[in-house]
Amino acid sequence: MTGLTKTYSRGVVPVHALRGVDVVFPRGGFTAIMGPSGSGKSTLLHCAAGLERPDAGAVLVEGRDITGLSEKDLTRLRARAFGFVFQSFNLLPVLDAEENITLGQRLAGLPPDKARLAGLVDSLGLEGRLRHRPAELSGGQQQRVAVARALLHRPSVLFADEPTGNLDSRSGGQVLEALRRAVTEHGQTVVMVTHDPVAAARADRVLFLRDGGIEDELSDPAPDTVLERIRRLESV
Ligand SMILES: Nc1ncnc2c1ncn2[C@@H]1O[C@H](COP(=O)(O)OP(=O)(O)OP(=O)(O)O)[C@@H](O)[C@H]1O
Repeated sequence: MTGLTKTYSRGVVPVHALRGVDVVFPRGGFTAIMGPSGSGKSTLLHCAAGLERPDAGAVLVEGRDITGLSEKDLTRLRARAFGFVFQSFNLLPVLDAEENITLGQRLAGLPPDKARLAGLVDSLGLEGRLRHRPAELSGGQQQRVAVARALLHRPSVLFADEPTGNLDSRSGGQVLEALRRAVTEHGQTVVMVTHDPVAAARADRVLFLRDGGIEDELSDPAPDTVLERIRRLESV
């Protein structure tokens, strides 16, 4: 992404959510985005994922700038190439776990990929849970269903917005393990917004945002180093 700018007008006061951000999310890499509340993390993620349009700048996906695409083409790109995991699971309550995981595939009129489903269910530890509806699952199980749903169509990029925000540390660890495996075993690209230094430390690289700009960057992060950087950022 180059020169990414996004300004919201809230009443008469403009809010500069992104101020000319240049960033690359390497293919097959796991990048965490951290920063104080309001620093622009979600806006950056949404612009990268084609959920929001920047005011200026380019978002290149597979060599093509997606900022000029029509809504229809953007929707098609998101459905084909991207997967999404949000803090609040976003599962449909009347569908069971398997129906939630395969809904996108069925809506797209694609044949069921039973081997792929079985592999995901196995690697995410969801055996025996497929006939349960979301209300009958723990938070961690619901989020693992959401991860399976996001990965079923083998997206090249998985975007996660605070995927462990509502989970205890054990459930969060299982979700992070699934994201890590998507990168290490399947060469997928993961971009994750998080407030949690332990979660960020599972990434290859952490970007630190402040006031709509990238302030700092850390490679091969460890939880202590991430915590120290975020404290430094918040104290400035
Ligand atoms: N739709 C909107 N309309 C107006 N202002 C917005 C809108 N979306 C975001 N903003 C503002 O833009 C700035 C950046 O918001 P953003 O949600 O990207 O921050 P964030 O770092 O993800 O914050 P948090 O950690 O609290 O989720 C904030 O000041 C926010 O209030």
